[in-house]
Amino acid sequence: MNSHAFPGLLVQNLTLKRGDKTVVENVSFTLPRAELVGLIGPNGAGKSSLLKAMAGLGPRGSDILWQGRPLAQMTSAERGRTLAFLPQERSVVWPLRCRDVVALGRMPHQAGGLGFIRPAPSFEDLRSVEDAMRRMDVQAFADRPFDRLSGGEQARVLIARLLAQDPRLILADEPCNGLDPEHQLALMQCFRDLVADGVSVVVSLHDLTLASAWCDRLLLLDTGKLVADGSPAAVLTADRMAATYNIRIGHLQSDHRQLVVPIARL
Ligand SMILES: Nc1ncnc2c1ncn2[C@@H]1O[C@H](COP(=O)(O)OP(=O)(O)OP(=O)(O)O)[C@@H](O)[C@H]1O
Repeated sequence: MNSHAFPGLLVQNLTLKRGDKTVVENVSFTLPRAELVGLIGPNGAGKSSLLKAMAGLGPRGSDILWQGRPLAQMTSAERGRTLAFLPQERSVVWPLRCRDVVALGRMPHQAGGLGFIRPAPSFEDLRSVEDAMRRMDVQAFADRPFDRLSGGEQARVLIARLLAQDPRLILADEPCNGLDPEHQLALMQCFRDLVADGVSVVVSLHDLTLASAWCDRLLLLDTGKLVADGSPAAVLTADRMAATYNIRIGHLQSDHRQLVVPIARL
C-alpha cells in the first residue's frame, strides 16, 4: 500500500434519521491524521449508521468533508479510490472464485471505473490482490468458490477485497465478527501496519479488550450521541462503562498496555 499523508476527514454536526427516529444526533469529530480509531457503543447506538454515512451511503449534505470537500460531491469511483467500507452484512450474490471477489476491490482504480466493461488487470491490480490475500491468509482458498467457504473464511476474503482497494481511509463494521482469535489479532496488526503507512482506519468493535489493546483512539456512541472521544484509557473508565454498557470492568496488564476486560453485568 502506498504511503501518503492523511489529509483528514471532518464530520460536523451529523444527524441521521430513520423514519421518525433520530439514530445519530449532532455528532462531530475530525480524523486529522492516520490513526486506528475504534467506534464502540451498545447495540443500536448508531455505529453502523454513522459508518455508512461516512462511506457516502445514503443522502448526504455538507456534513461530511474529505480534504475540505463534501463527500456528496465525489463520484462513486472517486470515493472508491479514497475509502473502503466493510458492511456488517457479508454477502456475495454470485458464486465467484475468492480471487475474483478480492479483485472486485480494484474496480475503482481501473479504466472504466465502476462500469460493466472491464479492462485486463494491470500489474498494480494483480499485486494489490495478491498482497491483500496474503495479509488475510486466504491464498489457500483463492480458486475456490466463495459460497463454499466457512463464515470466518468468507469474512477474511471480504476484508481482503477491502484491502485490495488500496484506500486512504478504511471504515469497517465489526470486521472481527466470525474470525478466530489468531485471525482477529492478525487483522488488528494489519490495521496497525496500514496506519503506519498513512492510512486511517475506523473500525466498530464490541470487544473492549481488543479496543483497549489496539486502538489509538476510541469514539463511544450511546443512543446516537458521541459521549466520549479520546485514548482507550480516557474513554474506558469504570464509571462510563457502567453508565453506557451496564457492566463492571477489570484490567489486565499485558506488555506496556492495560487491557480492559468485561467482568460482570451490574
Ligand atoms: N432500516 C431501519 N429502520 C428503522 N430503524 C433502523 C433501521 N436501521 C437501524 N435502525 C435503528 O437505528 C438505530 C441504530 O442502528 P445501528 O445499526 O446504527 O446501531 P449499531 O450501533 O450499529 O448496533 P449493533 O451494535 O447492534 O450493530 C437502532 O435503534 C436501530 O434499531
